Amino acid sequence: MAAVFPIPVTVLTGFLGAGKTTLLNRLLKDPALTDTAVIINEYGDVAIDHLLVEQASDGIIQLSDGCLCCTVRGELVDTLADLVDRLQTGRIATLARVVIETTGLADPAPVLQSIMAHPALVQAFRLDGVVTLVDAVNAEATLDSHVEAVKQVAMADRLVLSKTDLAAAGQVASLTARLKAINPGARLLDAGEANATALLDSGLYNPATKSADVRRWLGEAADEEHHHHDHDHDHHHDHDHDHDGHGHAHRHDARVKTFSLVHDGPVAFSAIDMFFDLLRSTHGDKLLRMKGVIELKEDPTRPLVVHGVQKLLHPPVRLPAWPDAQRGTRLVLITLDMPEDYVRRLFSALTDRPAIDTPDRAALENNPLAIAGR
Ligand SMILES: Nc1nc2c(ncn2[C@@H]2O[C@H](COP(=O)(O)OP(=O)(O)OP(=O)(O)O)[C@@H](O)[C@H]2O)c(=O)[nH]1
Repeated sequence: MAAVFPIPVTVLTGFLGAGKTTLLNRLLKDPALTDTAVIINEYGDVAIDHLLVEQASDGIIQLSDGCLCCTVRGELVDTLADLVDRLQTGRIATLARVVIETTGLADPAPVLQSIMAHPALVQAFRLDGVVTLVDAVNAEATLDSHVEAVKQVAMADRLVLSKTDLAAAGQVASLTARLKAINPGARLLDAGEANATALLDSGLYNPATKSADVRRWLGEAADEEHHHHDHDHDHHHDHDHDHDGHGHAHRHDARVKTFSLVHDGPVAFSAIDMFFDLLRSTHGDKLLRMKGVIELKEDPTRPLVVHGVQKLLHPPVRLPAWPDAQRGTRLVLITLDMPEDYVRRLFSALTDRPAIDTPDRAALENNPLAIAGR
């Protein structure tokens, strides 16, 4: 067995669309991350993330729909235990490191708790550190409204500021001050300097050196181990579980809802463009995160990848080819108070599958507000 135990585990977190996958893709090209297993926690019922992580080896493990911080926690423990088993039985030759990318809505406390407190796992793994991506454009608003984002910052060993290229200098300065107030101990880096040397081997994760809140959150997460809850594998993965009604901090906002839109077959660019335009003009403030893969009529062999983060729609990117056999258009939306029905009808109308009583695309182009629900 070539692995040296305990194997370091890096938890990569950060709010929706902060740039976790972008950073991970860059890190994975670094020789320091040879023999790394990547565990990705996907949200939504349509898997997209694993398509977007470029890795030559087959070291990517996908955890199924659900949030790592609550329902998928058991699966994380099983996955880590299975890695050890595969090493011991020679099914994998070596394992130098594990990177866990959490969903943007994940509360990192239960994830860390799973690794640090599990009696079998502590022998095999050690938490190397928590790397939290912070989106310089959206972070102030996100920190104001989402406690998970504050926890992600508070628990970090390394804070990586992304999208400083899109933010005003003043914005970066005030955000930096805020981050330092939440977590004075973390090293703050710009995404440009965030390489393997700067991010990895930050030393044993030590809750004692974190702020008092972090210790409290980890304590709460340990408490929650005792009241484990069920997950309904519903297609609408609503983040609406208030686990116990006792006012625990570990609870996703009931208004946050994840859903996906799927269209088989190619879609015209103009239709997709109009869908995004209308969605942003009618409900842009309710869109926390959108990402998707689109099969374009104009060029069906090269999928178009789109990312929206709150009001920011990043320039779409073309992949050189489809990563697997699946074609078509898949969009995952994470929303806050968004009328799902309206979005579905808009999408159907623009992809030429008008529902009964819904205007078709030609009618919408004349009167985009014709769909009820805005
Ligand atoms: N301009 C700019 N764009 C960035 C930067 N980092 C990430 N992006 C873009 O932001 C979008 C979201 O990036 P991802 O890496 O997918 O973000 P994520 O945190 O993995 O997203 P979720 O998994 O949905 O939470 C993509 O369009 C990226 O190209 C950056 O530093 N500058």
